[in-house]
Amino acid sequence: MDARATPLRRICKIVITIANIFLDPHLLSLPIVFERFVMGWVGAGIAIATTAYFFYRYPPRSWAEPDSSAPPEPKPETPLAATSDAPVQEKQDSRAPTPPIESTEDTQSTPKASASSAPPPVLAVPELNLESEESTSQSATMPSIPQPTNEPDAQKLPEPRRSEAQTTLMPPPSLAVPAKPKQPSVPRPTPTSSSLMPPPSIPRPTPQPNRDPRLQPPRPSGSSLGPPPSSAAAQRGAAMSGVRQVNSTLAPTPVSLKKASKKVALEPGFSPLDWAALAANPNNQLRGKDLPPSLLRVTPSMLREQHGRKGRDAWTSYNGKVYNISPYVPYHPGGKGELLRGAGKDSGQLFMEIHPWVNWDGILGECLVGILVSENDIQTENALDAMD
Ligand code: HEM
Repeated sequence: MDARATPLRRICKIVITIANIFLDPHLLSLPIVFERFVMGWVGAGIAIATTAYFFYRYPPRSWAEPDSSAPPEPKPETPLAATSDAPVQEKQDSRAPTPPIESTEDTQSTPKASASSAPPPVLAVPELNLESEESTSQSATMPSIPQPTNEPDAQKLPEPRRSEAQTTLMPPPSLAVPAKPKQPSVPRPTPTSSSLMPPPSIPRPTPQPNRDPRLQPPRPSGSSLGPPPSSAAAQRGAAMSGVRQVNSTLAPTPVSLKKASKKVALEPGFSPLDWAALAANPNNQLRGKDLPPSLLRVTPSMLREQHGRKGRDAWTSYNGKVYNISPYVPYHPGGKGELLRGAGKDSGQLFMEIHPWVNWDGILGECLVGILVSENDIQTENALDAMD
């Protein structure tokens, strides 16, 4: 009776309180009071409902299990259903072990734990295919982490399981292999996965063999690596007019810049040796016929009359001396026409332009006619002769 009276008293008190609230003369604003009343009870109801739901989802029976001596290592073994033991299966039945798995994972690697400790609702969304690597690595490496447990069995079991996981459950080290999504998370390299699966090598630029300067083709002209031009080559190049200067040593160097030879084919018996033999005989009268044995005084006007035409010998002057070149015409290597260009006048300039190395006096010594004198010298001589 006393136990039943207590609730009735409470109900009566509540009713009286509500009545007082509504009938309170000080509370003139009834809507405000009603609103406070309703909101207060609504809040209390929500709190009660939340508490009840919490106890329903996580009954006190499950609270005592983590405190037991059962090691947390078998919890990550839940995905490995084939190799899990009996206690592991018991924990796999309950939903509570899921959070502890994440907690143990936090102790492994800080970067992976931050992302893998996603709330349970997120775990149910399979979206990505690449997290298989992470999930398998977690399941395979979780047991290898030393746990603060005193049970020796718990430390012995993870080693063979890890090997099994590596041999049987580890996918090939390829990110493109699709796997069953268990924990959708951003795939990223973890310390354990990096040790088991080497990351793909980063493509690096391979050295190009052509970049080797030793294999490069020779540089163009003017390269500093080439041998310096010799002084002789420099002098030759300076002396040669009209030659294109080439710095490359591989280019053919011009030996000489002789013009096209203008030599002519001499008739048989008119070789230089034949001329030497002819000149050696003083009886040949190479100076000309009907000339006195002494040297003549030849004036320019006299020289001009010996032009080599109309039956006259060709005379030419050189260094103040006059020579009869008519006997030498068939022996001249440059031909008749070239030699007769100097007939009747001084040939010194032409001779020096073409072949300054030729010994004029040595060839035409027997052809010497006289000396070149001016016209005044002849007049003076004639005047002196008249006085005598
Ligand atoms: C107007 C005067 C003369 C002219 C225009 C003339 C012109 C030439 C020419 C064009 C050649 C050919 C050069 C060559 O292509 O190799 C030549 C060669 C020659 N001339 Fe004359 N010449 C003249 C006077 C003389 C005289 C007076 C002598 C003799 C003292 C002489 C002796 C020679 C000799 C020996 C060669 C051959 C040179 C050699 O083998 O390289 N020339 N001459």
